[in-house]
Amino acid sequence: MAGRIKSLLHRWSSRVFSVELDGAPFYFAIQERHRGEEAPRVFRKLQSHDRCYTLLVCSRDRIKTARFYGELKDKLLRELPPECGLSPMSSFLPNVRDSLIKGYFLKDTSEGSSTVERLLSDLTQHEPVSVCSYCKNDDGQQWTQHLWSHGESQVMETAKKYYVVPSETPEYHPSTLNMINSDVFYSLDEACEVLKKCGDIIPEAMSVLELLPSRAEARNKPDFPVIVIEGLDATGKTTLTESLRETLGASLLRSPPQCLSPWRARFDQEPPLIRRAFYALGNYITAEQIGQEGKKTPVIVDRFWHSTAAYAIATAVSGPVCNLPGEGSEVYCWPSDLLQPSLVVLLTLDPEERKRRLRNRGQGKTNEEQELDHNQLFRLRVEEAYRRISGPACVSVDASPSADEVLQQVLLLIRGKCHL
Ligand SMILES: Nc1ncnc2c1ncn2[C@@H]1O[C@H](COP(=O)(O)OP(=O)(O)O)[C@@H](O)[C@H]1O
Ligand SMILES: Nc1ccn([C@@H]2O[C@H](COP(=O)(O)OP(=O)(O)O)[C@@H](O)[C@H]2O)c(=O)n1
Repeated sequence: MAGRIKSLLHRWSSRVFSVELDGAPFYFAIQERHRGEEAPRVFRKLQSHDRCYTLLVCSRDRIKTARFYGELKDKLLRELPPECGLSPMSSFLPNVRDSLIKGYFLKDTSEGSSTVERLLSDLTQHEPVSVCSYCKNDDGQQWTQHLWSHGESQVMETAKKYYVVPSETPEYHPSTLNMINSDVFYSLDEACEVLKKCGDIIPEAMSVLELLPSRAEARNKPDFPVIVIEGLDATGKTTLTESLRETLGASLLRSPPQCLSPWRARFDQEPPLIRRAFYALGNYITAEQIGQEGKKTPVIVDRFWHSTAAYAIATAVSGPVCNLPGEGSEVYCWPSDLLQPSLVVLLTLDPEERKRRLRNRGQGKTNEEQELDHNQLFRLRVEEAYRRISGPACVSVDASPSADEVLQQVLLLIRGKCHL
């Protein structure tokens, strides 16, 4: 464990650290010699008696890392004195894929440091956490970083100290570096691998794997058109998909499929790596059902891979739309082993009208759906991610007219594209 952390962090001075304070990221790096640069903004805001720490979570086992990252936050919030402020942070090699390590930035303004230091030293010894402490130099301008390492029985600060300096905003938002096969999965095998590895800690994972199609079945090409309806919650997907089923005499399916319902709440509690693998597998199960139904009738699908990928991408990245991976990025490419629909329609709706429909419907929502209401940047990121996905890309339809007008509009699209 300690070896892994050391090898990942060995290039300390090439790494950039990002601390998220009040929704804005601050970047800093470290260097061995003091070259007269002033402290980065995240430190300039602090008093000289404030103590700061970075905690980076990393182990060889990525399932363990993902789960422990969430557990660590709960533990810190529970055990730290109330004067401590906790913010998400990360460390990465700029523009290097899979180099991101996530953690927390801790600001301690409490009177005595002993509680915090005891807690952190305990973490360093027993958990996959690497701790650095930061202090202000005597000149009152510079901050230095000390990496904690554990000796025989107690945690020591290593002799080497590094100076903290500002760093430029990287070209790629750090959260995009580890997105492929951690937030978004591009093959059945990659998603299966995550659930297989969870089998001993989440027994439900094995039940999900048992429902998976064999590869040959998943590749069955349907004879009839397959039309996917996408959109945020309450944009009218259920209303439209049911009308389409009646009008076209089609089969109606959804992703995640009905057979996964007993386990959905269980996987919704898990960290993104596991939760997204679960939803990814749901698409492959739905694809198999599409293959079966599509031999007999046209198939309408309520949410599919666009939803899985768009929510995953928009959650992994924070801040404005410009933090998303750029248009044309491989992140938006359809998985090569997943059935491609004939048409994907994205229902779009003015946020106020969507809220009105949500209120009228008055049902429970997933945490992510509640987030859509509270966080308008998140909503914008989901919508933009939907639009950037390609192979097939979605066709946007304004869902604000009456249900019948929306139906007619979508029927026109289907007839134009699918010769129905
Ligand atoms: N075109 C429409 N105009 C007005 N209200 C609509 C329209 N389509 C759906 N609704 C209403 O809005 C609410 C959300 O629609 P629903 O089909 O459940 O959305 P979704 O499945 O996308 O969450 C429902 O109460 C529904 O009756
Ligand atoms: N194919 C799908 C469908 C949903 N989801 C996830 O499920 C949530 C929305 O599903 P939902 O069932 O509440 O949405 P509605 O269809 O009820 O509007 C989103 O937060 C997505 O993260 C997914 O990842 N992939």
